Amino acid sequence: MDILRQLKAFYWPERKLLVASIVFLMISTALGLVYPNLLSYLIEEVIRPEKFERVPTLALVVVGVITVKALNQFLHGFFGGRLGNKVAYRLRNSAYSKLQQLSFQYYDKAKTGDLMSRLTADLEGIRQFIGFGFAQILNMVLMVVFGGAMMLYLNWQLTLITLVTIPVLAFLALRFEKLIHPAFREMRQAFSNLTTAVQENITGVRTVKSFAREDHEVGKFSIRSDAYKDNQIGIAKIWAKYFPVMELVANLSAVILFIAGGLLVINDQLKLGDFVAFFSLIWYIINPMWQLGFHINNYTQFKASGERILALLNEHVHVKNKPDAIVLNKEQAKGHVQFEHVSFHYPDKSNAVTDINIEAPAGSVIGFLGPTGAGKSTIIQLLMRAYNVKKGSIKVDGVDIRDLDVHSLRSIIATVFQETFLFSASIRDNIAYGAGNVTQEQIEYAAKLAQAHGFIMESQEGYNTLVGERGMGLSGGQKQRIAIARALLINPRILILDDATSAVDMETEHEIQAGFKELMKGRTTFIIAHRISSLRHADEIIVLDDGHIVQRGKHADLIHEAGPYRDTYEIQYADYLLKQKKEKAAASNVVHMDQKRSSI
Ligand SMILES: Nc1ncnc2c1ncn2[C@@H]1O[C@H](COP(=O)(O)OP(=O)(O)OP(=O)(O)O)[C@@H](O)[C@H]1O
Repeated sequence: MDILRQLKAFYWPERKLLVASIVFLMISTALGLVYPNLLSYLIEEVIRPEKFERVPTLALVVVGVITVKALNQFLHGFFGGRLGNKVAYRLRNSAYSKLQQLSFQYYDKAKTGDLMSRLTADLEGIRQFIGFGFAQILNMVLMVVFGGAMMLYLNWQLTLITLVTIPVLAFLALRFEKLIHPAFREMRQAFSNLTTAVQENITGVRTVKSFAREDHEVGKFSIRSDAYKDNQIGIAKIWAKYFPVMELVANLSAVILFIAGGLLVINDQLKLGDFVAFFSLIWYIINPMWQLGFHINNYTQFKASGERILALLNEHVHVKNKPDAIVLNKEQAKGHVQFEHVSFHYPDKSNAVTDINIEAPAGSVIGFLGPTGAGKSTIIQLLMRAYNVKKGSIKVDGVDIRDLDVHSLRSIIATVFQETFLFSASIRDNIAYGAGNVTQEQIEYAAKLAQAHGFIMESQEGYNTLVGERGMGLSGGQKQRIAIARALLINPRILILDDATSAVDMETEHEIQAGFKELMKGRTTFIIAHRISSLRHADEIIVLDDGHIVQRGKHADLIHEAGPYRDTYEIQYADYLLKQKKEKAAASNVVHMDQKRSSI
């Protein structure tokens, strides 16, 4: 019931449909009660007094009742169906919106397959129950109440004797529910584990094949598939154990009625017509009881699904706006960035960055260099408020980013990530993704600056070329260039390039950078790169190691300072330095010879 209460916001707006569905079901159930009475009438008023001329009228009444009952059943189905689908629609949209709000921290641990199964199988469980299951349980109660009342009216002693097995049935039904609920919860989990395995396998199919790990993957899937199968078998076992027993106990009522009612008729204490009516009415009690297991099953499935959907809907959003959050105006924002004593650690980990201080005036270029895991990406993720800073503060145009509207902050930042994600859409749509309404000229301009126009035009469909899922069909460098064009198109105040040119060759990188120079004008740019060539023009280069700033300054100064920057420079420019050394030596040789000659 708690789940129903928590889901109220989703079905309450559709209460008219809910009421209509229940009312039509009630009418249909009530009409069902006419049959036993017609039977009793047929025996007592038609057959016994041999007034057979009443048969056609009676038959017409039966046809009439059946028609009205069928109509009511149709209306119940119609409104129930609409109700279930509307509720599922609301839930699906809310769950999807929630997925958009959830922060990076949630996605660090989330499993795609699990989320998919919540949005599909679990929603289906809820749709079925809200649309039909709930009304059917209510109908079950109504059948018992209506049928029981009529039986009590006809003969209360016989009713009590007949229904003596009902407490046993109720006891069995409750035990059944106790066992089946956890089994269903496990089954849902097992199912989502299964979908996760399928999803991960399809996503990583290239890695699987290149390492020839197909058998391993099949094994991994088999374990999960086995768990799901065992779970289903477990459920079937509980079902097989309890269902026949419940059916047996339910049918015992009919046996008792047969004996007790028969004796009463023989002793003239009960009219034959009422005895026959009783036989029909008893199913008003037995049927719901014997279906109790099915309805409990339905309800427990709904409960398990509801719990999983509600868990998603109630998931904590780590990064959200303060009530009085300041909205940054994209046109007026300058892009002045300050990091003041910023320290941060991921959950259950030691510090990823410690005491970071950066002053990036609007329009400046800041470069980051450092070994893998040094904290470069963390710094820029903190700037876009992917995570909340735990210690210190980050300011944009003098305002702490925790006081800014998250959406407006991110709208002035464009990031080209290390791993490029392209949607399965046309190249044009991928480039225009962050920008909304843009012209073809603007798209082409951005693509030209990102050195993407050339290869795009080489493909048959040009900008209309469809890109496969995650950008399949394009090389790593081509994907990066599309991502760069996408970032440039939104005309950001702050541009972040996280190893954005790692997949392109040196020559293309050089050309892209020539384009960047033009574009960096007036924007604050953060460049993370492993190549000195990408950083050498930065206003300040920050060298990180293990989350700490170990060196900072301009390229020209850093190469004269002993430290990791010069070490990296010497490795990357070894050929160039060697050549320079040789040239120097040759030059000094020439000077030496000249001096010798002049002294002679
Ligand atoms: N989402 C995350 N959850 C937990 N720990 C993380 C997460 N992202 C990074 N880390 C950890 O934080 C530290 C800094 O990682 P970060 O990605 O910032 O390094 P990086 O310098 O960008 O490395 P690379 O050059 O390989 O991209 C590492 O120890 C890493 O394991």
